[in-house]
Amino acid sequence: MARLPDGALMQRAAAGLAAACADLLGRVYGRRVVLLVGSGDNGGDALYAGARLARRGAGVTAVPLAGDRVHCGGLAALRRAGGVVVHPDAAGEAVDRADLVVDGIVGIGGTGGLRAGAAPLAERAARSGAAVVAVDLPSGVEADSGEVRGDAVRADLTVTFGAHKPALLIDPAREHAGTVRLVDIGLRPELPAEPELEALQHADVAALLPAPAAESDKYRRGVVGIAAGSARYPGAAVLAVSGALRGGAGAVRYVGPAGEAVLARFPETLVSDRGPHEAGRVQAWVVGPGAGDDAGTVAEVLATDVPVLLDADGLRLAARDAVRARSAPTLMTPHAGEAAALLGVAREEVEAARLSAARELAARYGATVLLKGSTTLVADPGGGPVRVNATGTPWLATAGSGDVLSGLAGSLLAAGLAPRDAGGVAAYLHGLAGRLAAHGAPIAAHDIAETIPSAWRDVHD
Ligand SMILES: NC(=O)C1=CN([C@@H]2O[C@H](COP(=O)(O)OP(=O)(O)OC[C@H]3O[C@@H](n4cnc5c(N)ncnc54)[C@H](O)[C@@H]3O)[C@@H](O)[C@H]2O)[C@@H](O)CC1
Ligand SMILES: Nc1ncnc2c1ncn2[C@@H]1O[C@H](COP(=O)(O)OP(=O)(O)O)[C@@H](O)[C@H]1O
Ligand SMILES: [K+]
Repeated sequence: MARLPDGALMQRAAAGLAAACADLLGRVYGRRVVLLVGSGDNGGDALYAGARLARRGAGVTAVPLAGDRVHCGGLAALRRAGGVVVHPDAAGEAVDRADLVVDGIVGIGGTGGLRAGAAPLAERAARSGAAVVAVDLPSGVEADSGEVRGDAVRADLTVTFGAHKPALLIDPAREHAGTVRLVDIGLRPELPAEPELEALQHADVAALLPAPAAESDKYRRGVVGIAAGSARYPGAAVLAVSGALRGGAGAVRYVGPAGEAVLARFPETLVSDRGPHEAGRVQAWVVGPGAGDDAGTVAEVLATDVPVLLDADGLRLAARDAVRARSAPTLMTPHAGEAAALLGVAREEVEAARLSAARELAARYGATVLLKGSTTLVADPGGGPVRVNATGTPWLATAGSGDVLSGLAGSLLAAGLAPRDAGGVAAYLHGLAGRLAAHGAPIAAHDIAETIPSAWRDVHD
């Protein structure tokens, strides 16, 4: 801001915001627009955008929520364009009749939930038929963490400026943002080289996916070992193997009590009835899905010198010191409940603060942590950007889905991907496969596994 003429960035932001509102409205002339305006620059953006819409014939009403504390230049511009200003107490009807409500209450300067004066109008906007467009962020969410500590606006569209904020990518805040549209206001040269968060895109995943070369054989492609399943849960073993077979490793070894069930479904599996040490060489282990109380196998796997993926019962059975002492990397894949148990907090706490939970767990265990759920995050123990997966869908929330994911990620580890990449790519493919398989209808875990090849091809398109 210091480097540019006064207000230049705000004008760029307002122009992008007005254009997005116009797109949403289809026709601007004659439409009714209400601006909820807070005390800071977020309100300024809304007012300047409102002025642009008013000049194109919209009826624009501004509702300043912080009394006299309002962006003066923006207010003057709106008035010059024919916009009107209404006290919050008298704004209810305008909100009810609006085609569009613009949330300019707070942006990156906000803390805590909506204040008492703003919450009822935000609520009314949600109940009216109006489209709600949030400026930069839905007001009331924590910009840097995705936490929601009180009332927050629910938007249909969020027009954000310069860069995505963590709140637009991580639940529970992400749910409030609706569709997110990024407006480039020329901040890129000023942004830090290393972001807080990274979301892989198709091209990134395509570049990371292993592919066999002419001289490849099954061993050179990597062998993944699966130590999973129990007499009670043989299905977890079958599902982990189903994910592993589609993850790029050249072979899948299975050790555990579910060998018959695995072979019945997947005859290509190399089944061993001995423990991990005698099963033959692997380049990565997956241990834990449906494993019951077999702590001995978990300890044996952790003592190897290859990458290990710890999931489900394996997370509970693994000694923290054994994980910390490993010479090869470890990838842990808890859902919120498992992460909460390891951190000694309530599940709700993890769900409310996913980013800090993933980072904290990674630091405590000296392991890469893939935290599953509505937003999947992958955090490395040494810090650095956290990967956030953008392909997920709630249809993935089906029993056994996590077993498929652990097999898939283990296979990618065996193929040579670093834990962060294996986790990020696995979550990406798993989410995409879930979407392709579901197509708006319920799916079972094996549908996800069977659709991984389609997701893989889709990424290369
Ligand atoms: N920094 C930049 O480079 C740019 C910022 N712009 C806009 O400016 C915004 C940031 O502006 P500000 O720093 O003025 O901050 P905000 O407009 O987000 O909030 C400012 C004030 O709101 C009050 N406040 C805090 N929490 C509140 C709550 N929960 N309820 C009600 N009031 C609360 C406080 O008094 C605070 O000082 C961005 O989100 C974006 O919309 C854009 O104009 C483009 C350029
Ligand atoms: N609401 C949701 N939105 C998107 N993905 C979800 C949601 N809930 C669960 N998932 C995904 O579904 C999978 C469930 O795994 P998990 O909880 O281990 O179940 P299970 O133990 O039955 O296999 C994970 O990949 C998780 O990220
Ligand atoms: K806002």
